Amino acid sequence: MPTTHASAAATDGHATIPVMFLTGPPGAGKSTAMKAFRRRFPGLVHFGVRVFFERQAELGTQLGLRALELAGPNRWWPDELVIEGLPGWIDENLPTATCLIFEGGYPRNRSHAADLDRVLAERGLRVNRVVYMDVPDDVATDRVLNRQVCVVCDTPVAEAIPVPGSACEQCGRPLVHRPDDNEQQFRKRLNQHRENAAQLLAHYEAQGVVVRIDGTAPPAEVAAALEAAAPDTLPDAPAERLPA
Ligand SMILES: Nc1ncnc2c1ncn2[C@@H]1O[C@H](COP(=O)(O)OP(=O)(O)O)[C@@H](O)[C@H]1O
Repeated sequence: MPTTHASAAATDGHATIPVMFLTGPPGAGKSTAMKAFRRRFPGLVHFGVRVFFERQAELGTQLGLRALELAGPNRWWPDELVIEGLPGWIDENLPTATCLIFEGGYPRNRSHAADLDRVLAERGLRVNRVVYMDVPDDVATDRVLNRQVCVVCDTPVAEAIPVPGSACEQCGRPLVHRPDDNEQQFRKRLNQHRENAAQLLAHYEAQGVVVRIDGTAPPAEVAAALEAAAPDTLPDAPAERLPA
């Protein structure tokens, strides 16, 4: 199994940290498992496309304003815009993060992986672990058609049918059924995912960093499997609390 070195110095002087991403079909339970994972490792910093652009828009940055203009009907952004924002996001978080984790829309295919590898390599970093969380198509479909998520931070609600008037447990914003979580669009997303994932995984399997986990288990078991699949050196304290 490959090793990572959370405190080793990279070539340009900053600390090198583990980088991982969590991927799998929509509805596999990635966001749900991420919630538990982030509680367990508070120093890790998470890149999700929707949350990233929502934040940029709230901050009123040039990128955020363009993202508002370019957002598709289901809040899908062009790849070029993601690549434009990614280096700044990494540089902003690198000084204090103990791990960078990508989950939620990026990277989805072989071309994204090449871009991500390049941006990381420029900073003395590489992808140390890819966790692929899989469920059969019927399980994914059933989950997604019943899913409720926060309108801003995308946090899913554990109960398929939330109490009327209830709000997001993370940020207090309203809950919605995503417009693209309907049967027809979901089938398209799922087929596209299966096609893209084969190439994405082949790319990282060649580097020996892929671990597969079963998303059909109860949430606590899935969370434990994700933790077990993480790089060995993932520190569970934020960088500023670690000894120098
Ligand atoms: N292990 C699990 N068992 C049963 N239901 C789950 C599990 N994980 C997630 N769910 C539910 O399935 C739906 C999809 O989960 P989500 O985490 O949003 O998937 P993804 O982020 O992979 O698209 C949500 O309604 C969530 O509450």
